[in-house]
Amino acid sequence: MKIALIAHDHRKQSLINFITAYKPIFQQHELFATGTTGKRIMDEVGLEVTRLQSGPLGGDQQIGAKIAEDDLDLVVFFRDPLTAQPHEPDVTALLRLCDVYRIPVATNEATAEIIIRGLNSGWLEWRTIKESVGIYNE
Ligand SMILES: O=C(CO)COP(=O)(O)O
Repeated sequence: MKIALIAHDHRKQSLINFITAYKPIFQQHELFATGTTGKRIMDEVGLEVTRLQSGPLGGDQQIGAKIAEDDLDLVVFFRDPLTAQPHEPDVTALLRLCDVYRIPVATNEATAEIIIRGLNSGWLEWRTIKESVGIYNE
């Protein structure tokens, strides 16, 4: 599976801790991340990550583009709900595209834990059945 990993500054250490805890699972998958998050994952967890731009410089939009191209299966985005972001519209757009394309998205540890354990148990295999993954069009 292709997994995007993103965290705002005040949530980065929590994401690093989370990925470290589940490293044996994450290392079985193809990882993508926004710039600063990706550097920390590589340096501090030792996982290989394809780094995109930093969030404020367009990284969230690049992740969104991958979703629109059906090139991403899961998003773990530890958002900071207490700090205004200069690129808030990009954050909103990314989360919106997750809903448009029915991409599982975790914005905190509680949800991420369930999704990553589910991923490891094969609960996301439906994503590989392309016919079931259509866009939101009701
Ligand atoms: O701002 C971000 C997500 O909106 C994350 O970007 P960085 O990983 O470059 O800090």
